[in-house]
Amino acid sequence: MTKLTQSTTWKALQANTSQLPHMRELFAQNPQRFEQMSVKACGLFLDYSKNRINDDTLELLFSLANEANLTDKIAAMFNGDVINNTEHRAVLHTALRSKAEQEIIAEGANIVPEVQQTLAKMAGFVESVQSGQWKGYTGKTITDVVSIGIGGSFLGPKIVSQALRPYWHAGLNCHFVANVDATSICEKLKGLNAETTLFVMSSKSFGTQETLTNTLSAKDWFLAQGATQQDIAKHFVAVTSNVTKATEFGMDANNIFPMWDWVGGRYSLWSAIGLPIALLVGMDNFKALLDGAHQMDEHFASAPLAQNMPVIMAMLSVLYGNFHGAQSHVILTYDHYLRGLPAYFQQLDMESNGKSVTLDGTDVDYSTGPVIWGGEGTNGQHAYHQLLHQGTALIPADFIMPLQSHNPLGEHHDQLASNCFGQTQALMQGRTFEEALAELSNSKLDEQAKSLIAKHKVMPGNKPSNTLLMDKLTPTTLGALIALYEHRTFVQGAIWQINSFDQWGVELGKQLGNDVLERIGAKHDATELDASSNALVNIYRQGKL
Ligand SMILES: O=P(O)(O)OC[C@H]1O[C@H](O)[C@H](O)[C@@H](O)[C@@H]1O
Repeated sequence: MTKLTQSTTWKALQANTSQLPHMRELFAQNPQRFEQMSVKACGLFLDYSKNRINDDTLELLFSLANEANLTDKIAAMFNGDVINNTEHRAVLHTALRSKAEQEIIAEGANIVPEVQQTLAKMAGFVESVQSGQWKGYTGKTITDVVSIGIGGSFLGPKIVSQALRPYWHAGLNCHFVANVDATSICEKLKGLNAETTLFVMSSKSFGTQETLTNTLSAKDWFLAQGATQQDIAKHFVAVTSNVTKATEFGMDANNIFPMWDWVGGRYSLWSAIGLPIALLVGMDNFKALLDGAHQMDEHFASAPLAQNMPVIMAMLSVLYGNFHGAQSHVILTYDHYLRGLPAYFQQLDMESNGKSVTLDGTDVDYSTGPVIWGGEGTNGQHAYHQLLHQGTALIPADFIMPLQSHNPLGEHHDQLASNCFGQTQALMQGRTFEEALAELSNSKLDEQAKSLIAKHKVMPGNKPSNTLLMDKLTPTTLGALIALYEHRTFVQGAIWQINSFDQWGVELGKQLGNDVLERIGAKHDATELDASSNALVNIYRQGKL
């Protein structure tokens, strides 16, 4: 048993959660529930009143946070302490959105000047590409950017670019290549003109197989279109913390944008890894994104726990995972521009908190990170929401919606909003057997049939949800929103005492993949692996079944 599950607070939470009445009842008991259980910060508004909580639950959750020394842990992260204890690294993505006058020390030096220099280098580059000053090898301006990277060096830039579509610079398009499946790069290159295409290769380590392979294929394609080796500098730039490897690979030293070991891949969109975003939306908008995140950092570092948005959201997730047996959490974005956000939060949270031992190596005896999934509303309402309403699993939901649309058109947005709010209401209230029966009062069915149908129409309700609103989806509100989820992930990791910043499981996949690749390329059939893997490799080597 760990100390956490043995603690008085843990046991008190178990008792509290087993005694709470249905949320309908909680709302009826307290007319102030919405006012008391909502919070505003950094342009975001969170209504968390539709959760299985009362004042005691909240108090106990914040006690749990205090007992985990959360405030100290937050300070340690912002301070640059080496909190990633298995890779011996500080965790300072917050420094990427700090103010120029701040001083943040990592490995004995103030890192803010380097961050500012990189932003200035990005600004110069973005300006020159957007203005058309940067010319391709035949003197034409750049029209297409192909961003090559994977994991953290892909999803952040892609999802943020997609979310900020209304802010794109006219005349520039961006295509993202991640998968090593040749179809990905081949399909993207179809229709592109080498003379007007710029490749941004993003790899923190400069050692990721997919990214190196895709970049080499991009270079081959570029040269096959009639360009020469000398032309590469005008069409290939790299973002990496391994400048030496990038130069050895043939990248022009002037075209390398640095990043650092103290930025984790899945937290890196704020660094030069965000270059594709900046190219599309311009540097002012990129800085507004950083500013939104910075505002959330300040809120997270200074607001009392009970008014601290990331802390509240994290503790609610701890509540469902550890006290209600929830194994997944769904993110529902009621905004087409935010359709990719669930996948981004999935990477952020599952790569961070998919862990089973505490920082000191003890096996946990409680659930850690849940499965994060989701999609775009209202589409999901016609599919998986059925399971949210009437399935056997408890799946807490986050509904995210801007109040104003970038595309105001007729009644569309009113309908979108009414669906969003209507879903949270239905999840919370449910429908009793009596209500279902009453709805059938005018039906011609006999009593027995009515009763059967009513039974199928019962929805238990009491299903938790958060509603997150913002005035409009802007670079600033988006920055705050993403930072909110980053910190939510951090807080959960702090409660569970796990390292949210390493990813050894993913590393193993890379290593085994390389071993198998050697067997595939060997002169003889594979015999060294397990029976299944040997057989699969050998079938593959034959190229047919
Ligand atoms: O940026 P790179 O070094 O190419 O790494 C790309 C990705 O590789 C792995 O999958 C890591 O687990 C990710 O966190 C990282 O973002």
